[in-house]
Amino acid sequence: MNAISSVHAREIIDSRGNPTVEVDVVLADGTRGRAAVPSGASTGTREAVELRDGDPGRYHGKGVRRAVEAVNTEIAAALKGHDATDQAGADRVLIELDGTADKSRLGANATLGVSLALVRAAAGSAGQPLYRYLGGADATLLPMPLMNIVNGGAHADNPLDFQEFMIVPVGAGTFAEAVRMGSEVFHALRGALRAAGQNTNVGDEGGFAPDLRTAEEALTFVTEAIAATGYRPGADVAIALDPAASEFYQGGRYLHRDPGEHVAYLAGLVDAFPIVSIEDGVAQDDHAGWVALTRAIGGRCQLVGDDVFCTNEALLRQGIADGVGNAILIKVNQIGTLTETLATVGTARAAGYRVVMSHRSGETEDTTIADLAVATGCGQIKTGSLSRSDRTAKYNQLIRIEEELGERATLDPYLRVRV
Ligand SMILES: C=C(OP(=O)(O)O)C(=O)O
Ligand SMILES: [Mg+2]
Repeated sequence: MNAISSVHAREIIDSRGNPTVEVDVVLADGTRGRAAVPSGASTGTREAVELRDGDPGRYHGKGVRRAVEAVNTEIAAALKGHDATDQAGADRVLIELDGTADKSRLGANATLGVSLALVRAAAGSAGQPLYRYLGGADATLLPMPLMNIVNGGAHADNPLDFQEFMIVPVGAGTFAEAVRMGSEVFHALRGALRAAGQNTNVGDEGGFAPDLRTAEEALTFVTEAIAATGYRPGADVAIALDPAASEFYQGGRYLHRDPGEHVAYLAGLVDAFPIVSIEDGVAQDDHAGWVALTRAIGGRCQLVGDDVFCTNEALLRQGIADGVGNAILIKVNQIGTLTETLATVGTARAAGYRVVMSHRSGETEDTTIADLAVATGCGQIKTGSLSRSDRTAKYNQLIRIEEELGERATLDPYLRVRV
């Protein structure tokens, strides 16, 4: 047995300049696994709890020393000697040690850092890349990337209500080609914004954050950038949205629209633009809106639940039973352990729901989600724009994985065939 010999956490800094947890797990054979924890801005209300110190004298209250301390004392003591290949057992120890339903005692940032560092150590000790250690020899499907090139909402200081406007290079034959196509459109968009007198500053996920007022304006810029690059909007490069509608849903209304009007508005956007996927088109608490949206356009558009499911298997099961959406966004820190994440992915696939592996708006150089996307064969990933190293780290890792898989690698065709 290759036992865990030490677990150690530290406070590091993320892409927004906020502190986050990084964990090192060292095994008896000397192998080290390391993982850093991401952090959201537009968080779902039912996410596992990210423990912050609340001490205004450090990092404006955002320090994570308490979570670090939990790893270095209680968690380290509980896991020392545990078999490194027993990921499910180790994650159970974390869940039981925390003892709450939402990981609020030790912090999901503490448990996730340990859980992912452990699997990295175990893969390293087995002499395998993470995607193969977890996914086996059949893990050869590369995810179609959903690349966020215009930022709004909680991720940028501009007037756009919708949070993310993404491009999907559905015409690409390989992942590397998808990245090239995305990069070309990203640069064409920069040129078009500049030519229109717009600023080309970027938001939290590295997409442009121009002073546009409406989703239609942003969608027009993106569609024209696709065409200006020489691609056919829809057939070569399609569009995906994450309005993150929970952020602008108040008093039962979506700004100036009631839920019925809002659903009709989204359906109209799908008619007018080459949109193949909408995430959180309606708010997490608008159950009737979710069902109405799914009935209205679920047959012709992927509808991804983020805030409404929070990577939580129980919330997903309820949503499946109720007809909420047809796909789920997977964010490892929304639930706080690898084992629970994989269980949610399994439940989604068994129900025929599509799965999109996702970063958070606050990220680090950690690339674990790239490997998880291939390991699970989930088929899609969203990990930001074609700039900023916290985002490109994941794209670049997927390029490496594709190269390593060689002839056996394929790029998920699901969104391609929908066009
Ligand atoms: C990535 C997202 O943003 P955040 O991490 O802020 O929740 C999202 O909403 O899908
Ligand atoms: Mg979202």
